[in-house]
Amino acid sequence: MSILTQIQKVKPLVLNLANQVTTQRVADVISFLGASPLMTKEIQEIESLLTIADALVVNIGTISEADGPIFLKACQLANQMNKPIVLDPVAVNVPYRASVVNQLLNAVSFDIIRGNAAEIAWFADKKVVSKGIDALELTVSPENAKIAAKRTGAIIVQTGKTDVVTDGNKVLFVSTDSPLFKVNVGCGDMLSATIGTFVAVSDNLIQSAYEATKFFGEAGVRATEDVQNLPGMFINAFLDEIYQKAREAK
Ligand SMILES: Nc1ncnc2c1ncn2[C@@H]1O[C@H](COP(=O)(O)OP(=O)(O)OP(=O)(O)O)[C@@H](O)[C@H]1O
Ligand SMILES: Cc1ncsc1CCO
Ligand SMILES: [Mg+2]
Repeated sequence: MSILTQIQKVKPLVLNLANQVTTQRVADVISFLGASPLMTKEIQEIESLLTIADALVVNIGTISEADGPIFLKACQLANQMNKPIVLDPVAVNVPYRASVVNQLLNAVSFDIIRGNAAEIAWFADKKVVSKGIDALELTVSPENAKIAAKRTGAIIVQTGKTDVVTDGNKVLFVSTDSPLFKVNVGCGDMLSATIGTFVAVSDNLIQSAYEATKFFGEAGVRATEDVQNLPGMFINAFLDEIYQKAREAK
């Protein structure tokens, strides 16, 4: 049975420590895949929610001081409970974010880290040009992703025009040729949540990360054709493609 069919059957609960910009888009993509999203930022309920969750997605996009202890507690509990964690290290090159992520890396293990080329370069201790949430480098090399995977022990999904999925040894590529991904802020957040949904029903980390990334990219390319390259309608067309494609899966 494919991972997508498994998602429809199990309807996993995907718990999100989401950012405040793209929360609805992230909830939508999880729901359209056939799973169940839940968003929280309340430390008092993390344990009970993780008990019933099948995966945790941590997105540091709109981090505040109160978030550090929540992220730490959620990730420690998820590790103890054997629930997979996907980290989206939005703008981790900014010093405050870097310090919080360093604390997390010292205390917990992430199963999958999904970021753009500049964010993944940070995990490899390399500098890549970035501006806020965006990577500005166009060439895509798998080297930083491989180093980041070896250093963190996580599967790395490095996104850009070509996505790279690696465990540090094996390297898989996904080509996503649509400019509308970049215009629509939050496609990276949506991809991280999609990966969280796939890994919620599959123990094979690299396979679920790769299949999620490929599925997401293909749906985006089809949606771009549906809306004739115009960005305003893109997210709706994209979510519809995801909904339909998820249900066509065998
Ligand atoms: N230049 C590009 N051409 C085509 N697709 C791209 C390009 N850059 C990114 N993508 C696609 O957009 C999606 C999100 O990746 P991106 O690298 O933009 O994440 P991000 O920077 O974290 O985005 P955000 O922070 O807005 O959520 C991925 O599916 C990726 O393949
Ligand atoms: C624009 C923006 N700012 C913080 S998070 C976010 C959404 C993309 O990750
Ligand atoms: Mg991002």
